[in-house]
Amino acid sequence: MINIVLFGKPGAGKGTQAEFLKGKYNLTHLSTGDIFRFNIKNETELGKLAKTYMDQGDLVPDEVTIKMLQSEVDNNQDSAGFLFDGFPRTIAQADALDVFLASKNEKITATIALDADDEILVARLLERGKTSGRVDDQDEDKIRNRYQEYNEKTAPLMNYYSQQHKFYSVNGIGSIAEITERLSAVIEKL
Ligand SMILES: Nc1ncnc2c1ncn2[C@@H]1O[C@H](COP(=O)(O)OP(=O)(O)O)[C@@H](O)[C@H]1O
Repeated sequence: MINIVLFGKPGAGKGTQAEFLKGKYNLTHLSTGDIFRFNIKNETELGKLAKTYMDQGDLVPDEVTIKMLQSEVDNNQDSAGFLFDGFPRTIAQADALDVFLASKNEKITATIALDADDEILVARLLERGKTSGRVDDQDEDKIRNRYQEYNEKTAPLMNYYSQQHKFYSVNGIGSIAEITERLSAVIEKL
């Protein structure tokens, strides 16, 4: 099994690249952001709870997110591997994921970051906000808050996975196809 964490700041292109990689490597794509948005759309209890955090650009509490992710993995028992997109986003989530995968005799194979400059990404998100309907993409203060959440809570994961010798990074600026190639080059050497 191959389990990859796609890592990067909001707007770095994780979801876009995951769409290509999942077909190419036969992986199950699990995007916590997409799962939360699906629940919000369907007005589930989980969706109502997540919305209060997401609309402000805050992270949803670890407890809630970890439980949800575990049940998604369990619902895809026959998968050849997972592409985690937007998870883990905190050290507590990364620890929980390691323990959970170990309980299934599995582990994270690699974490690959899409690297890009904040100012380019903020502009991208504001552009996406015009068409995506995402509340958290439409207001620059909320976008900045997501970067602050990223810097405080998610950035430490680079060190976490580097210490496990599992951290790779590719340049996230370029055409979609170029970036898929860069990611594929890392995956094929694993
Ligand atoms: N692993 C997670 N832990 C906590 N909150 C999360 C997680 N994944 C997604 N969310 C919530 O969903 C929002 C949108 O996530 P996502 O779609 O991955 O967007 P982006 O990375 O572009 O900000 C986040 O700002 C956060 O509120």
